[in-house]
Amino acid sequence: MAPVNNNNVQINNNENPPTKFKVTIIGSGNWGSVASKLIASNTLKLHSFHDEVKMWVFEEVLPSGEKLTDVINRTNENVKYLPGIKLGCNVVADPDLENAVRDANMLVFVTPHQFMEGICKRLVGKIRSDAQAISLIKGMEVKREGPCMISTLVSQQLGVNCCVLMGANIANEIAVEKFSEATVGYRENREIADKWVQLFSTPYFMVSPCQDVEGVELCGTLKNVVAIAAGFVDGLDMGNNTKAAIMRIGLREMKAFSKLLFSSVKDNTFFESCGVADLITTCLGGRNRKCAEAFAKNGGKRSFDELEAEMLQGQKLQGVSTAKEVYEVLKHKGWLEMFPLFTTVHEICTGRLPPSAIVEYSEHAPKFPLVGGPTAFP
Ligand SMILES: NC(=O)c1ccc[n+]([C@@H]2O[C@H](COP(=O)([O-])OP(=O)(O)OC[C@H]3O[C@@H](n4cnc5c(N)ncnc54)[C@H](O)[C@@H]3O)[C@@H](O)[C@H]2O)c1
Ligand SMILES: O=P(O)(O)OC[C@H](O)CO
Repeated sequence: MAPVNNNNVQINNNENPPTKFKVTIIGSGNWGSVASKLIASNTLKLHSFHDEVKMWVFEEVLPSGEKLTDVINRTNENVKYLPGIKLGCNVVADPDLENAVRDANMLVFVTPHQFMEGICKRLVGKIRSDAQAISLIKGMEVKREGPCMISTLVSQQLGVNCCVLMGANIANEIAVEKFSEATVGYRENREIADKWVQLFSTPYFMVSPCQDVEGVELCGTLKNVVAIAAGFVDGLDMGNNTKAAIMRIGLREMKAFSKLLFSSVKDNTFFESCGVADLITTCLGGRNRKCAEAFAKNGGKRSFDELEAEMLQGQKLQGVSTAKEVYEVLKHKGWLEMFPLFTTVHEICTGRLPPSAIVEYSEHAPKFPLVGGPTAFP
């Protein structure tokens, strides 16, 4: 049996002391590929990091019959999830999860959130005891005990410290080096947060630390539910004022929900890139918005699964499952009526309400209408 570390978690015992930081990226979707590009450009420049960056790829066979990993390593491009962008010659794609993490002491998690529980299970006992982690994943798990943020899942299952990086970060825009900002959320260790900031920062990607890991992660997670609501409004041609109202109410619910779950969450976090800026970009140009627009245009007759498969070609939505997860928490805590927007989004996604309910009073939905409803929160 593998040895355990101080957190009673199994660790990889085949370790030599590292001389430099070694980075592995777990995930190779749209954002995962852009993260690889950002990181790979920096490890070549920064002497404290190994040049080579490993990227774990969930293997798939392309229509050409070739394996995605082989194509990435031959062309230096993720032809499926980020076509047309060179990742950096020092990025090495690896379909073997264990092998990809074996020597790394900096682990970057960036997969759709629904796969993380399985990935963590596979990694128990396989990572270095001195590893640090960061999650770029916008989502959460709901367990019997209550909600579990992805950074907590990583920390608990793997016994490592886990920061988060969230922000107004539509991957395709960063891929072509358009300026944007991001927030690194950390718990206590500022030195480690600074290391992550250094690893991700480029002249076109400005990263700031924020000592509020739960606040930062909840912003990134909850904005996807508001993005679905914004998409419904677009699909119904309701205009900019309605969308602005949805964003305002959504932000209010994001803040209230976060603070009810974690009293440590800070107001100022909502003014960082991970907060209001991500909410804006996602409600204007994100994939959740786009699929929700199509859902509303079709009167809710085509499912999100169908629309996702057709419109995103393998990329994954986070907002629909997050709305379900948030709903489960609200129901369990008896908070449904305090969160009319979050509640209604889930009820529309599951076909219990029509898309137009996003701005209508309903007997099935909360007791007060969404728009113009009383301010329920402090
Ligand atoms: N794309 C963006 O613009 C963006 C920006 C910021 C944050 N994010 C967040 O980053 C996270 C990852 O998003 P993304 O855009 O990189 O991914 P994506 O939406 O492109 O998802 C596809 C990825 O999931 C993988 N996958 C499919 N089935 C799998 C399985 N069973 N197990 C493991 N992996 C599987 C695919 O191989 C592919 O790599 C999400 O939480 C997302 O919200 C995305
Ligand atoms: O395309 P979305 O809706 O998954 O959003 C992407 C990013 O989270 C925006 O910051």
